[in-house]
Order: sequence, then C-alpha cells, then structure tokens
Amino acid sequence: MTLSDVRPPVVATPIDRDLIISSLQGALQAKNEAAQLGRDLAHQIDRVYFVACGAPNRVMLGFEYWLDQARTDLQVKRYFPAEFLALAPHLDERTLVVLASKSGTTAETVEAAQFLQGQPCRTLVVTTTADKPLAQGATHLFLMGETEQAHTGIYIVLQGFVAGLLDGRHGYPLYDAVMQSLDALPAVLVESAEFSDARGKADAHTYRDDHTLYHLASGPVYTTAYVFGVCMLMEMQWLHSVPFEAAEWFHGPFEILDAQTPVMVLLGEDPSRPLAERALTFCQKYTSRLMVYDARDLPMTGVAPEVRALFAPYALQAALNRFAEHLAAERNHSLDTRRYMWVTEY
Ligand SMILES: O=P(O)(O)OC[C@H]1O[C@](O)(CO)[C@@H](O)[C@@H]1O
Repeated sequence: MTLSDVRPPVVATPIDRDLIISSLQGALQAKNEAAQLGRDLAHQIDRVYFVACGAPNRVMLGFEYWLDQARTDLQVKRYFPAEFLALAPHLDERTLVVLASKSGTTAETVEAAQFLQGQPCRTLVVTTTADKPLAQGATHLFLMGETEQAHTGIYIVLQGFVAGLLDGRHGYPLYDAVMQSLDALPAVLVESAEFSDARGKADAHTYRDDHTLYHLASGPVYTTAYVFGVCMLMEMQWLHSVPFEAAEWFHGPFEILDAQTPVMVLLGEDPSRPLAERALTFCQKYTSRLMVYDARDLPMTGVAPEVRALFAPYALQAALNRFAEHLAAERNHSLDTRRYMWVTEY
C-alpha cells in the first residue's frame, strides 16, 4: 500500500465568500494610509525600486506598466531581491525601495531589507504582521494582518500607494475611481470565482492529463499568466506550465505550437490587449486545444469602467483559481504539496 492509497482524495476548496472578503479588510484599511504616504512622498523621491520574489514581484510588474503608461518622470525599476543585492543599484535619500512578501520570511527579500537598513534610501514594506522578519527596520510599514489573500492584499496596498504618488506628483484623474473600486475588489474576487467555477471545472476535466500548458498574456495581465502558470501550476501541480509575453510569441515560442498543444490566452482591458488578440488569432488557426479567459466577460461589479483595466489581472486570477482547485481534485494532487520548497535546503 502506498501513501496515496491512504490519503483522502483531494477536493476543490469551495468558494468562501466571507473568508475572502474578511481576509482583505486589513489591506483595504492600509491602502488609505498608503495613498496618503504616496502623496507625502510625491516630491521627495525621484526613483522607485520594486523588490520582491515570485508572485509579489509580478504584482509589481503591473505597477511598472501603469507608471510607464501614466508617463511619470519617476525612475521606476523592478528587481528580484537577489539580483538587486548583486547589482547594487544607485541608492540615495530620494530613492524609495518597495519590498513586499506574503510570508514576510522569504530569505532573499529579508536579506535585501536588512542591507537597505544601512543605506540612505527610504523603504516601504508590505507584509502581514509586525513580527515578520521583513517588517523589521522598514521606514514605512504596511500590515495586512494574517490573510488567505495576501497576493491580492499586496496589490491593494500598493495600488493605494501608487495612486497617491501619481496624484501628488502629476495629478491622477483616476485617483477617486481607483480608491473607490479597490473597496469593491474583495467582492469582485468572489463574483469572478463564482462566475467561472463551472467553466474551471470543465476545463480542469478536459486538461487533466496534459503535462504541458502554455499561457499567453500581454502587459499587466502577464502578472496573472505568471502567478497562475508558475506559482500555481508549476509550483503546486508540478506541470510544465510556461507563461509567455504575447509580444514575444512570434519571435520563437510560436514554433512549439501544433494542433494538440494546449494554450491558454488571457485577455485584459489595457492598451496591450491587441498584442494578446494577435497571438489568439494565430492560436485559433493552429491548435484546437485553446482556452480563452477574457476579462471583458467578468462583471467586476463595483469597479468603475475607467479602471477595469487595472483590476482585470486580479479578476482573472480569481477565475483561474477555480481552474486550479478543480485541476488539483481531478489530478488528486493537493495545491499544498511541495517536494523542495520550504522542505529542503536551497
Ligand atoms: O510572498 P513571499 O512570501 O515572499 O513568497 C514568495 C514565494 O511565493 C510565491 O510567489 C508563490 O508561492 C513563490 O514564487 C515565492 O517563492
């Protein structure tokens, strides 16, 4: 008898509206203070470095995109903590380094924070609770509280900060819409999950025996392609699950496609959407095994129309979480299983 014979079968976790909504209350409160800090620092800083691993790093990718799109004159860069330390970019009193971590314990991120304590720059840290190693010594600390939704919580806090920063520095016409819509985001996550649950179940059944999956997305929606493709399907399902930037699809990767290749295309509502649509048109021609998740199909109730594009990656993520839950059940492979991460020395 093997271990899998005695373990209970994996089941998809039901959508828990109250848990999702209550888990994000700390982040929603912190975002107001973060927005105020953004305004306060608007003319005190010239550069913002975003530093994190994994999913929080890809949340920051979205801010890089939107800060560019807003034509800010701030210098904005995003780093993995280990690269940040190895490169040691310019730091001075007009530099803000933003660090975020769901656990607050990720070694590379904590090491970067410790290094920064001896530097002339400011730091802004987002994590869960004050006892976490990452919370120590930050110039500005934002705590979400223990949460099941730390990835979205980090987004909420940093979105508040970035909205305040842009408004204070350049004037940001979307400021009020962003801040009000953030309050609706927890319910939007529930809504998107409920809206997509049956479809996620069907897709999980269809693709249960595939070991390779490609994900295509453009602009800020690449955050979702990465978090779903890598942090969920690679890390939690051990699948060969590869996210690609749609902008690069025609520069090599598309050669992998044949009629049996499973591809997921994620469509957002930001200016990069036509890039993903172009990749989709190509995929429709050459593979019959295509999944399209389009933010335009999601109601996003309570999100102002003019800021739907900012929220689309998170609404899509909530939809895809249902696919992951059902895939875990179909494959009888729990999303909590790790063989190396937090288990071995690395
Ligand atoms: O947000 P944290 O706790 O720093 O964790 C980062 C880790 O989380 C993930 O984003 C997802 O599990 C990993 O890719 C990464 O190692």
